[in-house]
Amino acid sequence: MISSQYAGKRVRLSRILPDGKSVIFAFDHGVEHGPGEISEGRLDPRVLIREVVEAGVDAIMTTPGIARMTWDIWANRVAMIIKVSGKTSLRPAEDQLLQSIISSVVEAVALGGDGVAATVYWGSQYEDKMLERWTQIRLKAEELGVPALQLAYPRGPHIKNRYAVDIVAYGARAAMETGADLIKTYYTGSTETFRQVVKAAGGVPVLMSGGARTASPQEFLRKVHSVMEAGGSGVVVGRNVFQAGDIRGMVRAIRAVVHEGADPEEAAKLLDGSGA
Ligand SMILES: O=P(O)(O)OC[C@H]1O[C@](O)(COP(=O)(O)O)[C@@H](O)[C@@H]1O
Repeated sequence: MISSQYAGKRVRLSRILPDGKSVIFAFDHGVEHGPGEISEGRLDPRVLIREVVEAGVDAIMTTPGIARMTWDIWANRVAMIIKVSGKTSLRPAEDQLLQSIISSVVEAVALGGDGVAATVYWGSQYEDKMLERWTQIRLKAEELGVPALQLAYPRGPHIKNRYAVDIVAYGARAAMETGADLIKTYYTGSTETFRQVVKAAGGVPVLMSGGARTASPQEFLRKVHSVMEAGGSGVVVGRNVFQAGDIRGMVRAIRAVVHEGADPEEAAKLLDGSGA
């Protein structure tokens, strides 16, 4: 007989990846990068969360403060993943390769959450401490039937190119072997190389981390399409949505690529043109 924890995890994963794929809105930037990255009209979390929920994201990955402030908007409409680690860019540069614990699996469940997320900077001089924190979170999540998404971000003094396929594949493999139920990592620049990352993850769903806003929405949609072609399970995207001119159109276009296999040019027709 399967355990309650196993069943619970499957229930929650089915909400995050309804068809095995997902468009997850990432919004923990206020901590990671500061409010300056968010345009004034979008600083009110209730305004932005309402927009992306109504536009049709499958899930949101955000901080406990924002999840609490917007519960009535996302409840019973999209899956909620609580980011339980974080760091600010106010720290001295060398200390920015460590993330602190800002929430817990218990709080994520109390909030009505479907998952937890935490970062591991593979290769950082703090890798050991980050792994300890990841493992505590992951084991508690296991106990409570909550999927754990690892932001597998290779980043450290010996890592020359964090986007190189061997580095990204290493981080994805390490994420799988340290018990991640979902992996979010960098795009490696091509379908062929990202396919190697997906293979390295050994069957654990791999989602692309959006990254800085691209020069055009079409460029971002091409990246998403490449990730899906490579066997990826979707995207976890922040800036390319909340910095877009047409947020709703951008979410619809990303959904078309992820869930319907639309090609980027077709999907771009869903934008209202203000995305410049
Ligand atoms: O890679 P960086 O610059 O540290 O950015 C971290 C940010 O990227 C994310 O992982 C994904 O968001 P983006 O799509 O904006 O890159 C966020 O969760 C996080 O705040």
